[in-house]
Amino acid sequence: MIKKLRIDQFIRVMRLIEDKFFIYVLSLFISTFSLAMYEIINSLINKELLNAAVTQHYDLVYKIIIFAVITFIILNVVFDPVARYINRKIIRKTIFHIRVNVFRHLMDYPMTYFKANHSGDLLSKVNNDLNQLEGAYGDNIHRVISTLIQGIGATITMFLLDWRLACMTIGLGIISMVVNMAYAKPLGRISDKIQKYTGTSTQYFTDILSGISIIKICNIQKILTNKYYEVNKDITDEEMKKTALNAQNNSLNFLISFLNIIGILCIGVIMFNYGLTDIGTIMAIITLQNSSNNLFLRLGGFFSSLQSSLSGAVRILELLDNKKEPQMKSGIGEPSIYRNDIVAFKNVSFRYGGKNDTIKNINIHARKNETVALVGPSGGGKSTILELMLGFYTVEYGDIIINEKSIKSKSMTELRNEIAYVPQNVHLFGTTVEENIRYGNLAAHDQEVIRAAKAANAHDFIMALPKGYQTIIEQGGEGLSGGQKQRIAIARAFLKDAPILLLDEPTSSLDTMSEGLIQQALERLATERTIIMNTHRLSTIQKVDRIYVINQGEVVEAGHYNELINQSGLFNKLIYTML
Ligand SMILES: Nc1ncnc2c1ncn2[C@@H]1O[C@H](COP(=O)(O)OP(=O)(O)OP(=O)(O)O)[C@@H](O)[C@H]1O
Repeated sequence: MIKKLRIDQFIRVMRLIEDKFFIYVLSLFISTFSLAMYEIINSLINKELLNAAVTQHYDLVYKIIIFAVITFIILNVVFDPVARYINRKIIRKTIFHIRVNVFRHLMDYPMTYFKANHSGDLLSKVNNDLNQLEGAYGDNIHRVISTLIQGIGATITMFLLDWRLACMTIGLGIISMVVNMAYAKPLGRISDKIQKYTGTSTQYFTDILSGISIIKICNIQKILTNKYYEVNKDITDEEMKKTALNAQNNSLNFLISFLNIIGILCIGVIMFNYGLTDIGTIMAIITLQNSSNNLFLRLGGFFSSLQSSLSGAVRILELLDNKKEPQMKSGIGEPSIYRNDIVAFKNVSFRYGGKNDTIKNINIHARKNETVALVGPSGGGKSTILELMLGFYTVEYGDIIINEKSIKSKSMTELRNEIAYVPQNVHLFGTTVEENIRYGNLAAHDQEVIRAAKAANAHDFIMALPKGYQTIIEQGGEGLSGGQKQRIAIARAFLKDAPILLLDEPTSSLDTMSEGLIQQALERLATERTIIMNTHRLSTIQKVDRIYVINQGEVVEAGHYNELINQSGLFNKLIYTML
């Protein structure tokens, strides 16, 4: 839906041009003023030439033509192109800065935003809206201002030439404005629908790109193609309705414009016969009537297309306005220093926004260099517990202790410097293997990167890649196996060398050999770190210091493997489902 742009938002959009604003406005004015003057000069030359031809008096004509040619060269050959170039340059630089600014802002957004917003929508926001914004700063605003200046200039000149013919032109202009207004509303509604359907179409496309393997496996190509067909058919249907309405509107405008010219000619000739005007004035008014009419005919349309392109700007402003990730440090837990506990959940409850708590009054702890496992049925809340530690969500009830201090007393940077995280679905960036590992510690030397890769059992397969550590990984890690991706992520965690390591199903869906390599790497990591892991692997669980069984957001059992196996609780039932 196209949002109306408020004046304060318009001012903010313009202020995004920052210190170049004055030059931007000046260049816009010079360019539009040159256009307006071109038409006025043209009409006045027509008038003088025709009258001179009729009266055979050429004395003044030469002077007027010389003056007109010099003015034309100064305005339209020198000023206008230079002004346009400067204007474009400012727009390009502004868009460049906004693009980078939006990207920077997005990085600081809370996780809740990314979970709630479809990536396709975000993509469309950033790309379409910036393109629209560029159009708004450039062509759209240029059209509105040049139509205004040309229209006002032409109307004043017409009145100075002959007020009666000018009144007739303006009368017809007002009629065409009424006609255009009747079409504006349905056209606006159709444009809103087209924009909405286009968003849905982009979303389907992004879904297809990111989930192509699932689509193939589930054999749902046909269903998705049909959906894509339907939404694109809707776009085409609406486009056709828009074309039909525009065609009707345009033909009415042509008719009114034609009647205007015929009217000026007929009335002008009658006036000429009575000696009330001259031929040159009639022709000058015919030359100017188009610009004057545009004031009524096109200004509204140009203004609404400026408004709709600025609706992209509103969304960009929303992106720049959206709340950044809360930086904790609320002070609530400031003085609390918890000795011995590297990680501790103290009566923590959390909900994602619904009515029920996802995590219910949980107490978990891990001491220095302990390894703790979270096990339990799917959807119990294990990943949520890890994400709370990472500060992806704010803890409202209870407190989490990380490295002996409350999470609420730490900034996000401080908190995340203390934690290394290997997620269930490893993401690798579209850059070299080396850089992917180095993201764990940007200051690390090459030798440290290699050492981390060796410790993660990744060095050998990296060396077998076409360019070793300098091999560019396809975005998302396509072209590498699940185990290879996992080992690069573990190398990254090694390099980070944080005191706490969080692992979300580190060996899920791996073959025994890959699992063995990863287990070895993790055991190396465990020697000097506190590890909290979500896992379903029996072999892993048997070795950890403590197990927490999480069910429906609660800790239902806790203890060492040997203790839990001898109880007849949930763990005992789960053990049969573990590998
Ligand atoms: N972003 C979210 N918004 C709303 N609810 C969520 C969100 N993420 C998870 N949940 C819900 O919270 C509950 C716990 O999910 P969580 O992923 O923590 O479970 P889990 O024990 O890690 O499951 P699994 O073993 O299957 O990974 C589930 O009911 C899930 O639907």
